[in-house]
This record gives sequence, C-alpha cells and structure tokens, in this order.
Amino acid sequence: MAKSPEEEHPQKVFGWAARDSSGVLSPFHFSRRQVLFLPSELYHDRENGDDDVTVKVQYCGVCHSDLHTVKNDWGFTRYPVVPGHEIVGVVTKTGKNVNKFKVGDRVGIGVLVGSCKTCESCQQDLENYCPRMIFTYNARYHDGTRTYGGYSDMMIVEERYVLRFPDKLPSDAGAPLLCAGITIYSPMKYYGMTEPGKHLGVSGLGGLGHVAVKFGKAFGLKVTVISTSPRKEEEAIDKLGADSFLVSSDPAKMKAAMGTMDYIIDTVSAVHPLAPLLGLLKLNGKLIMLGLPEKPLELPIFPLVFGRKLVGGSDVGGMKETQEMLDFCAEHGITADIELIRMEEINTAMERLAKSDVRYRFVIDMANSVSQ
Ligand SMILES: NC(=O)c1ccc[n+]([C@@H]2O[C@H](COP(=O)([O-])OP(=O)(O)OC[C@H]3O[C@@H](n4cnc5c(N)ncnc54)[C@H](O)[C@@H]3O)[C@@H](O)[C@H]2O)c1
Ligand SMILES: [Zn+2]
Ligand SMILES: [Zn+2]
Repeated sequence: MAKSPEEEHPQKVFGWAARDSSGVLSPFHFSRRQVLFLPSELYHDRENGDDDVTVKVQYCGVCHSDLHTVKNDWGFTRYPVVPGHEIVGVVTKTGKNVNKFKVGDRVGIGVLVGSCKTCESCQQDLENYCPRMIFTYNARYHDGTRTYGGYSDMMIVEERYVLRFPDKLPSDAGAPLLCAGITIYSPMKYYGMTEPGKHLGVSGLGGLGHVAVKFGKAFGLKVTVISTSPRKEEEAIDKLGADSFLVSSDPAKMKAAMGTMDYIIDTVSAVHPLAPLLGLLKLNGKLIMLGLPEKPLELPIFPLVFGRKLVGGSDVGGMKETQEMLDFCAEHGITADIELIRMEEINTAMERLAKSDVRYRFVIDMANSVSQ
C-alpha cells in the first residue's frame, strides 16, 4: 500500500488531543507534514517545504472555539483533534524561500494555516474568507493531510500564514490576540466602529469580550459591558477600563439604556435573545455577531426596519490585518488578561471555561508542560 505523506515525511510531535465528544484531552503522539503539499497547479516553480517555517510552541491560548470543537458542538469535529489557534513560539527552522523570518524569531500563528492564494478573497488579503481556507486544526491540507493545532510542541506553517510577533508584546498575554484580538479588531475596522466618542456595547465578557473593551477604549469609544453576571462589574470598570456596566437580567436598567448605543459587539457563545440588544441600539446602530452558538438565533425584523439597524458577522481576519492588529496592540499596550496553566491542567480549564469561570483567557505554558 502507498505510504501516506505523514509516513513518508514524519515530523514527530507531541500534543494533547480529544478523542470523542466527551471533549476530554489526553497525550497524543502524531506526525506533521514535513513538506508543503500543494495541488500541482499551485506548485509553480517552488520546491515543497521551501516556504515553511518550523516553530517551537511556547504559549497557546484556549479559545471557546477549541471547547466547541472538542465537544463537537458544531457537528464537524474529526477526532482525534488537537486544538489551539492562539500560538506564540520561536522559529527553529526555515525553508530556503523563507525571507520574513529567521531561526530564533518570535512568531505568532492564528486561526488559519492555508488558503488558495488565487481567489478574490486571497488577492484582497482576506484569506480568512477564502473558500479553500485551511483552519489550524480540525481541517485538511490540500493533499488530505490533517491539521493539528497548538496544544502541541511544534508547528509547521507556510510563511504567509505566520505573523511577526512585536517585541513589545509579551508572549503569554499576547497569544490570545492571534484569535480573540483579530476577531474584535477586524469588524471594528470593517464596520466603521472606531469613531471616537461613539458608544460601544460589549455583550459577553469572556475572552473576546474583554479584549473588545480594550480595543474600544483604544479607539476612544465609550464602552458599556452588557453581561448576565453582576459580579463582573467592578473588574470590568476598574481593571478593564469600561465606562459602565449593564446587567442584562435587570429589566429596569435595560429599559433605561434603550436606544443609547451606536454599536454592539456580541461575543456570547450560547443561544440567547437578540431583541434586547437591538433595543439598546440607536437609529442606524450596528449589532455585530461574533459568537458561534450551535443553533440559529431568532432575529426580530421590526426593530431593524424601524430603526434602520444592521446585523452583521465577521470571521477572524486576514494575515495582513492580523499583523496590523498585533502592531496596533504593541503600540497601545493591549494584551489579554490571562490565567497561565500547564498542559496537564487543560481538562479542568475547559470545565471552567464552559462555566465562564476564567479571567479572561486561559493560556497554556507549553514550554513548561510535561512532554512525553
Ligand atoms: N467570529 C469569530 O471569528 C470567532 C473567533 C473566536 C471565537 N468565536 C466564538 O465566539 C464565542 C466566544 O468566544 P470566547 O473565547 O470569548 O468565549 P468565552 O467563553 O471566553 O466568552 C463567552 C462569554 O459569553 C457569556 N455567555 C455564555 N452563555 C451566555 C448566555 N446564555 N447569555 C449571556 N452570556 C452568555 C459567558 O459568560 C462569557 O462571558 C464562541 O462561540 C467562539 O466560538 C468566534
Ligand atoms: Zn478562536
Ligand atoms: Zn483563496
């Protein structure tokens, strides 16, 4: 029988994988592709592997999408799955065409590790919307080889999908910017939600939500956190810099806040009502949906029509914009508030994440975790 690409070019890697929808992660030995397998029409004059960067993983953030995936919430998980797409590490090897990076450089890897490079989206630096975009994990390269994420000791990624990690950003608290950061930054730019003095509501104060507060303040907005948990109020204001806090389960306060917001970023990970959020928006207000609940939400049309409101969505960001976002964060001192864990603590961390018991992002210290 013909050997698979992994068998022909083994790169031994150690990581943690979930094997079924219990979502429990355990040690997993696997192989990564050593060379870049592209369909023949995309080879051009390059040799396989020449554009690849090998990265020793130092830190990896724990995104709620990792949790959705290990639990198969969305119904397309292929086990075993090694999650992780908020990766910071150090370059250990470069292919001969690589000119953006050298051995020893600190780099970031986010949600995608491949795309077709030729479609309209790719040509506009929107690789994240390429129909052949390849996710960092739970996906396949063009040749069928599986992708595995950053809950592992090593990544091999084509140069185009690797980010320069600015000197001023810490590797641990900076790692969540690779997904949470760009997921907030990109729609704020695209939907024009950066006009100083405007009022931004942030719905859901988790990993994405807490960086939304920080970006909002960096753009000079008035920021209100909309949350079900009154216990987060003090921190949201004192620590994260929000201007106010609205408890969504308090009808009197919600009523008083009707029609006061220009934009709302909704990061809630579960099914929830949209009518109260639409009510908070002013005329021409924008509600941007970033959370990915496993079931459709109900969208009331009357408030949209009678208030000329807009509901939109957004999926991370392209490589160019992700680099721009990292540089913006370095300049404005934006990082995530994190709880650093070791790989062995991941299952407890996932249980806590499911209960929204994290301030505000778990980051795995890969270098100080047991490797086998
Ligand atoms: N659009 C994208 O590109 C993109 C990128 C990353 C993550 N996501 C998705 O965004 C969501 C949030 O991710 P995260 O990492 O910030 O998760 P998180 O768990 O850190 O934060 C989610 C927040 O939602 C709140 N929440 C949960 N259920 C709620 C409910 N029923 N009502 C009100 N609030 C509720 C939680 O308290 C928490 O504060 C996830 O669904 C994730 O898959 C989307
Ligand atoms: Zn993510
Ligand atoms: Zn493309």
